[in-house]
Amino acid sequence: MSKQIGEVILDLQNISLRFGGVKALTDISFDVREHEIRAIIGPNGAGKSSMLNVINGVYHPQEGKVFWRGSERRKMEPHMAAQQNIARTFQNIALFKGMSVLDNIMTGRITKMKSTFLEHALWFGRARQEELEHRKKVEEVIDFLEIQHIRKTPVGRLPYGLQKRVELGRALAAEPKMLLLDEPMAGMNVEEKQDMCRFILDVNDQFGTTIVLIEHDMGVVMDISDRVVVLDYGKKIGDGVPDEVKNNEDVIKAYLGAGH
Ligand SMILES: Nc1ncnc2c1ncn2[C@@H]1O[C@H](COP(=O)(O)OP(=O)(O)OP(=O)(O)O)[C@@H](O)[C@H]1O
Repeated sequence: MSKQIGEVILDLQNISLRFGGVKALTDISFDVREHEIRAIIGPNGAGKSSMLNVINGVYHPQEGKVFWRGSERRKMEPHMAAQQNIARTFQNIALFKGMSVLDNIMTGRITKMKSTFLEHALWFGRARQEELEHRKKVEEVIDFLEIQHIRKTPVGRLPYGLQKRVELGRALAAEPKMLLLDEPMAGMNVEEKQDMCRFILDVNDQFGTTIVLIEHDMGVVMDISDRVVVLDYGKKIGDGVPDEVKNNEDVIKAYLGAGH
């Protein structure tokens, strides 16, 4: 399989993030290229989720610079991530459990809605046209993820693996250019993991979406990632293609030390 990796779209330079006395990230630099699958790995507490939250604009690092498509991001708020076409999923599923699969995925379109609340309430003119377009996009996502049979089911009634797939669907509904996945396969059985791997690869391949993912399953990470960055105690200890990272002494030590 040969795929075209593009230019650097996200460049993190010397990022340090502290919470009071806790150094979550110390002087971390790495970049993400267009169309690649970039994994962030490391033992528990290494700083992976914090890094994703910096990318997303939820956390503001005390030091360092973030460049998005060559321009420095001064101040970034989470809603700006959506405007920059960055979507994410969470470590713990954050869906509306009582709502159907369809409605949950529809919430992924919110940042794309232009009509006013009143127009929506009256289902009037522009709102009506807009809703039909959003529905079309949502149906495409549902087809893509092969979840037609559960489109009306309340999410809370679904098995865990399918809930994770719906969460991916909601992120995809926003048509992101970059997708941040926080442990997309945590708690899944082997079959569910295989399905999720296939969908991640298909999203990357068919939509050209750049993917940054945190994942603990090393087999999965090494199989699907183009490049891997390794954190340990908030510091970067490795960075490269899977084969380089696998043979990196510091990485091996960190994982042995952590009992992996
Ligand atoms: N909001 C916060 N307030 C205080 N400390 C935090 C906060 N978020 C993270 N930390 C601390 O920062 C460090 C890195 O945490 P982080 O959750 O980023 O690690 P992680 O690699 O994602 O861990 P895990 O694999 O267990 O999810 C930890 O020591 C954690 O306790």
